[in-house]
Amino acid sequence: MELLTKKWDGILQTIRQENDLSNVAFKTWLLPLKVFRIEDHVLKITAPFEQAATYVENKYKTFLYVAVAEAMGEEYEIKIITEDEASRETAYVPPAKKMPTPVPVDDQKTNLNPKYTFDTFVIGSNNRFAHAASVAVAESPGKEYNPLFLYGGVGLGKTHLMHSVAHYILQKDPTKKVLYVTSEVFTNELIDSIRNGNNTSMTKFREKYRNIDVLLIDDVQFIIGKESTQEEFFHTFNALHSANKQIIISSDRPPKDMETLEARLQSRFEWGLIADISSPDYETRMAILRKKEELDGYNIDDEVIRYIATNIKSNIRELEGALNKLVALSNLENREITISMAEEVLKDIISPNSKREVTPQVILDVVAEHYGVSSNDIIGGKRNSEIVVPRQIVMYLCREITDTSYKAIGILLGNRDHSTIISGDNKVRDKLAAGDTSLKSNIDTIRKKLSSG
Ligand SMILES: Nc1ncnc2c1ncn2[C@@H]1O[C@H](COP(=O)(O)OP(=O)(O)OP(=O)(O)O)[C@@H](O)[C@H]1O
Repeated sequence: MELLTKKWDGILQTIRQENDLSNVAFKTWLLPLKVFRIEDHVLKITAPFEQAATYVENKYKTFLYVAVAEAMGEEYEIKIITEDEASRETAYVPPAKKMPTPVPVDDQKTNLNPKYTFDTFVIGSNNRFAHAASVAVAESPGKEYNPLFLYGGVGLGKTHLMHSVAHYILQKDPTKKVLYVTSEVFTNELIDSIRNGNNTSMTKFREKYRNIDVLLIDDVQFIIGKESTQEEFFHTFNALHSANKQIIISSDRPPKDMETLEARLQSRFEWGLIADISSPDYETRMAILRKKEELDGYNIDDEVIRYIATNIKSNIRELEGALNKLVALSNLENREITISMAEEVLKDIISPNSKREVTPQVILDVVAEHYGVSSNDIIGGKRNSEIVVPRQIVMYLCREITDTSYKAIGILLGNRDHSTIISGDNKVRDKLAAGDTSLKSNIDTIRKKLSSG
């Protein structure tokens, strides 16, 4: 066991060379592997979480078997288990390892942010799986997980991960055609080419989106409710997917909750791998702030960093914004950054009272945006389910979050009678009580949007 532990780094390096692995892939898959136990010629190795264990099992087990046999002069059966499984047994903890040098930043593509690379992305329990999935896709685009569907709340790192994949692929092979667009840009370009009304503009649009190796579409939820965009995207998706080209999609919710999205698109989004990013825990927030400090060359008191990480919890963009604001002010006024300066400067961001007040009108707008319908439709008389469900959710949330009377909600929603509001509110409550998980998940997402201001 001791001998193997001594040789472990060398074994991992051998496998790295045999597979021609980059720093990022090495850091993601191999470096976290730890020798756990040898028993009757069975070598147990731990991986940090289940998906990583499966990935290593499929891709590197044979390499591990051979490299261990060569290093030790005898053969061992290799078993990959998760750290959780291992924690039930007494673990052997190998000495801490030195981190490999980072991958240099690639900034050759204009529509990619050069700062958004795997190297600047902090891995935490909230994004571990999404990160590992992104690395796997970057390693072999169009092969294993197609499409890769990343989802999560506002400002949690979806765009950062997508750009990281794009940089990585281009770095490995600069001839690859990688296209990153938001779904809004896709929609606008489509509208422009339809407006031009000639075949050439449509052909150009299709050429642009179909003759590429990797398509990254950010914030796909914005195509909900836009019929011709969905139709065109469906065909783009099919053309790319059948040619084994990689598609990466991000959204604020999982495909199953994109109810008003065409069913055929929704099911395609579920073909590949779906990975979520949630809000970071305290340690990850601290690590992100420290990383930013390091990258931007700041030197800020630990107490201040802890203050920010403790108070800004759900949005990494806000977390970074708070740090930037402090640094900007300190430069401008030539003041040292102290905890009292942080309290003063960040009170607008941090104080719960400063958040946008959640009024019935705000609820109406956020629900409408979430379902890709207009607030006027919700207020109006349409009775199709695409409108009725959001309307009932507005009724329910107004009662849950604000203390608005049924009567006042009725007035907001196009002068409806208060009994209609009671009935709509009850419908949602009944469905939730009956265990409607999709409705619950949508309402949870809307609540998060409301509380993130
Ligand atoms: N794990 C992380 N490590 C380092 N920086 C991060 C991490 N996650 C997010 N960030 C930073 O937080 C900011 C917001 O991230 P990003 O724009 O990727 O969020 P998003 O999920 O795409 O948000 P939106 O839903 O608004 O599109 C970026 O500056 C990004 O670099």
